[in-house]
Amino acid sequence: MTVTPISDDSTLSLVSPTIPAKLPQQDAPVKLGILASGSGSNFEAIAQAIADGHLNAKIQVLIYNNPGIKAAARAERWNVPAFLLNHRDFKRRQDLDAQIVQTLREYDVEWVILAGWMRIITPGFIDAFPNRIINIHPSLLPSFKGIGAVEQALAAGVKITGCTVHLVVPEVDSGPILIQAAVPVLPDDTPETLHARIQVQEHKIMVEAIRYATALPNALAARQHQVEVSSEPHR
Ligand SMILES: Nc1nc2c(c(=O)[nH]1)N[C@@H](CN(C=O)c1ccc(C(=O)N[C@@H](CCC(=O)O)C(=O)O)cc1)CN2
Ligand SMILES: NCC(=O)N[C@@H]1O[C@H](COP(=O)([O-])[O-])[C@@H](O)[C@H]1O
Repeated sequence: MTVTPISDDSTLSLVSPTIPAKLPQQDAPVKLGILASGSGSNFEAIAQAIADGHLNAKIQVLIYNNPGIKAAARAERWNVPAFLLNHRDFKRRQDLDAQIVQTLREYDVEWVILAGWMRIITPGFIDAFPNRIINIHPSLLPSFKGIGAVEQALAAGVKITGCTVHLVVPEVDSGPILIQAAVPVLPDDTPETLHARIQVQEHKIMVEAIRYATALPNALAARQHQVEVSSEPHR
């Protein structure tokens, strides 16, 4: 599974070499804020990876928008602070997003993970966390963007689909791709059986993507430092 690194400058561009297998280990765990609208199995995969020592991170807060969803129960089990911000209570999308950003700031979040967040977020939200918002999508983007991606794949009759983790930009499901996994479509698949097979891969690439993406700025900074040190005149 190849993870293509991204540059850390303002104009995001994918650089070709695969990220080295061994990245500089961050000292402090990276602080994650997770947004969910449903079951929360990707939230759980992240929490489990942290607990198993496979991800140097800490989930600071979970924000969810639908009352009573399973993601909230999972957060409680993992002792993660969880807040319901119901989009139906806000007149404007921007107002919901402003409340989300305020909550994320209060919990000192560094990276935002859209783990089945079923709302389009505004440019103001994205600007608050530039190149620091990650989304997981149940198709091989750019195929089958938007909601109902699994149903779209079945309707299209594709034999291979999968899942994608990407950085979030204002245009939906169009940001730089961090990692993908392919999944076969079987003749008797239903949306449920296919989605379940996709989610097995989602839980793997979600963690991989966070591990590499959050390490990249440090790795790039370390490389920059190396370049600066090596270019200093010899005394
Ligand atoms: N600005 C962006 N916002 C979001 C992105 C993104 O790439 N850019 N990714 C999505 C996640 N997503 C697919 O992966 C997605 C989620 C929801 C929708 C959508 O049309 N939502 C509707 C409401 C649908 C509903 O409530 O059932 C809406 O927001 O009006 C499209 C794509 C997360 N946000
Ligand atoms: N367009 C966004 C979208 O469809 N996202 C999908 O929602 C599910 C959330 O599952 P989870 O709540 O069990 O993590 C995941 O399959 C994710 O790819």
